[in-house]
Amino acid sequence: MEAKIALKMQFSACIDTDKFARRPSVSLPFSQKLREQHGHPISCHFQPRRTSNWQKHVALEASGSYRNFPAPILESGSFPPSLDEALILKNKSQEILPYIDGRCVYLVGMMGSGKTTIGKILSEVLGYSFCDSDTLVELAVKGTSVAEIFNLYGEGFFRNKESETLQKLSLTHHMVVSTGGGAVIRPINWKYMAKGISVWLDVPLEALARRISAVGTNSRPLLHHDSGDAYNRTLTRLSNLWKERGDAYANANARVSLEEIAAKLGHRDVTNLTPTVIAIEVSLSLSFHSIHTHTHNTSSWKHF
Ligand SMILES: Nc1ncnc2c1ncn2[C@@H]1O[C@H](COP(=O)(O)OP(=O)(O)OP(=O)(O)O)[C@@H](O)[C@H]1O
Ligand SMILES: O=C(O)C1=C[C@@H](O)[C@@H](O)[C@H](O)C1
Repeated sequence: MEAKIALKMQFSACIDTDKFARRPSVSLPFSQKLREQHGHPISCHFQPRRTSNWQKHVALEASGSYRNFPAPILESGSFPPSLDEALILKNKSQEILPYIDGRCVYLVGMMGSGKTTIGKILSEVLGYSFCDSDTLVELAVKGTSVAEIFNLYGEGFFRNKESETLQKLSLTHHMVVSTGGGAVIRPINWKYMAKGISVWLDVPLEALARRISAVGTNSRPLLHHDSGDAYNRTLTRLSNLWKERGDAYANANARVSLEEIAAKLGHRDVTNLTPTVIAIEVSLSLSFHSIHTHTHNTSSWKHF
């Protein structure tokens, strides 16, 4: 019982309470230093678990599923209007809720693959909370940024904190988790993530390098460089990381390949895929996984 309470307190930053449910999102204060490292205001977002009136309205209005989406739109290579994307996503997410049955969704993928961006969208439509495991590690080290943790204590220390964080998250439920890009390298982390459903966002390295070099590498210590051609240097480092850990991502329960989505939509590359379209594919992969495995985890969160 005491352990349960302690855990609950530690993760009150992630688990919704009625207080959070009444507000669209809550942000934790962070040190100025942490903000500077990230180059933008950072926060841990808590999404209300209850559906809003808008969501209820959309859920009622949505009539078709992604599978049933009119073929000409998918085949034309042009995106449907974003309202349609939102409706499809909402509809699909409502369909999959009974299958995922409260289990956490872990997004894995290389740095910059969109785990945070897609994770926030997905958590909102599912009525789940959103958590970024890097942010939780930062909080566990008194608000020290990931870059500073690497600098001060080394990567091994960071990896231990990351595993501890995933272990704690494995005891929670109704959460979409954006994992650290390197979480896949430790087998023990897969054991923790196995309590939920893991989805690999598979994004071509060139697209990752474009995204990351556009925002800078300050907050990503394994990619950081002080000078030179940002795109090429980032691509080289990403390629080296990929050689070391590319295979590990395939341990995920499901894979969402941006190249495959682009091909399905008739796009030449992945640049124009909106986060909502990718979130729809993640939802489809979740339902596919749940329906085909019939694995309903009853031993973890239900006893929490
Ligand atoms: N579908 C997309 N199209 C274009 N840019 C995107 C897309 N998804 C995410 N991005 C951009 O790519 C960058 C990285 O995205 P995000 O932070 O979501 O990735 P991440 O996987 O959480 O990264 P990290 O593991 O390094 O924290 C951000 O600048 C984001 O705006
Ligand atoms: O790919 C990685 O190894 C990392 C990714 C980031 O999310 C952080 O977890 C950290 O910068 C290490």
